[in-house]
Amino acid sequence: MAQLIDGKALSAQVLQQVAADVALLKADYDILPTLAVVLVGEDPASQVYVRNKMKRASEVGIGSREHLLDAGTTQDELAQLIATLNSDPLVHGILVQLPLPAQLDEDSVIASIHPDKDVDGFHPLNVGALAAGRDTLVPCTPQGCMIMLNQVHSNLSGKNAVVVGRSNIVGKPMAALLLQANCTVTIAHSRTQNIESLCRQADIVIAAAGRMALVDATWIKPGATVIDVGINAIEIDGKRKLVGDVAFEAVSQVAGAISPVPGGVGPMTIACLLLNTTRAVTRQLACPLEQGVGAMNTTARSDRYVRS
Ligand SMILES: NC(=O)C1=CN([C@@H]2O[C@H](COP(=O)(O)OP(=O)(O)OC[C@H]3O[C@@H](n4cnc5c(N)ncnc54)[C@H](OP(=O)(O)O)[C@@H]3O)[C@@H](O)[C@H]2O)C=CC1
Ligand SMILES: Nc1nc(=O)c2c([nH]1)NC[C@@H]1CN(c3ccc(C(=O)N[C@@H](CCC(=O)O)C(=O)O)cc3)C=[N+]21
Ligand SMILES: [Mg+2]
Repeated sequence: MAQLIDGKALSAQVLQQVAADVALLKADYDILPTLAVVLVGEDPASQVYVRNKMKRASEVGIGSREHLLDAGTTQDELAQLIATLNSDPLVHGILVQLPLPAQLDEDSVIASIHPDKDVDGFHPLNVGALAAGRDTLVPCTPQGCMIMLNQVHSNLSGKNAVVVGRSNIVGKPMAALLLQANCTVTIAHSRTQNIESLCRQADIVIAAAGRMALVDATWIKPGATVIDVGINAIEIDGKRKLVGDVAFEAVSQVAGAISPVPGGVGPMTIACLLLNTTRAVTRQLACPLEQGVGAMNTTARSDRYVRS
């Protein structure tokens, strides 16, 4: 039987560290790290996630602000709110819950967030910095997966890793982090041929496709580590239930280590979001004090990313 990678327990450890950092920032700088969460529309799943994030934030002493906008919000209205949050020195992190309603252009919304407040790590400057292997704000879900992998492997160097999924928010940044850890990385997606035999060669499989039971026991090399990012809502006997992308029971018989859903990557994602919020504060403390972060536009600090 595979070792269980308990994201709930591991996230509690990360959150303890975040709470200690929050206390230090309070004691040494009189700063209350604060996260602004923007939710457009009334998607019930998104409402649950946002509520969870705020709850965890308050538990570690991070301040939070909730901006609930009407489903019909225009691009200009959202841009106005983000501009206000960018220049508010009491707001250190900004998260715009995705997906956005169809009338809104996600790329331009993401690009309008100040890169040093971009706790999702989705801004093009942060994406580029990650791709170039520089220190930056890193997307929460892949960061959480790396912490989980480090629990199992003292050294990831030389491991064969397959990432199933190539989205900008999970698959691609996941591959970048694995590469940075010296894994040999393959990214698989819906057009990949022989995906099953490809995965069977992997020491590490990250499942992030959003397809229930996609990864079966026949996909997994005995002893491999399997991280399940997928969140799929199903109904069993009229009850809502969450399952991942991995056939958990069957794969547990073959894998060396496996993360469950729920209680796996999800709680780690939230912990890393709050970790990023404290990191955002320290990035902003490095700003010229006479100006403060509020005086800067979103490209003013690109020197950090351009110079080595
Ligand atoms: N636990 C957490 O914290 C988080 C969980 N999630 C969950 O992770 C999953 C992935 O999210 P996200 O990346 O945003 O999803 P997307 O839908 O944006 O991307 C899914 C990716 O999986 C690929 N894919 C789809 N079907 C298959 C298949 N049959 N075989 C191989 N590849 C396939 C797609 O390929 P192609 O590009 O060719 O279409 C695509 O690259 C979802 O279930 C989501 O809910 C997401 C974020 C955080
Ligand atoms: N800008 C942005 N950033 C995100 O990070 C982001 C987003 N938009 N949109 C949606 C996805 C999804 N996501 C999850 C976070 C936590 C859980 C989580 O905590 N899941 C619990 C279960 C929660 C429940 O019971 O519903 C678990 O897996 O144990 C799941 C999914 C973050 N996302
Ligand atoms: Mg859209």
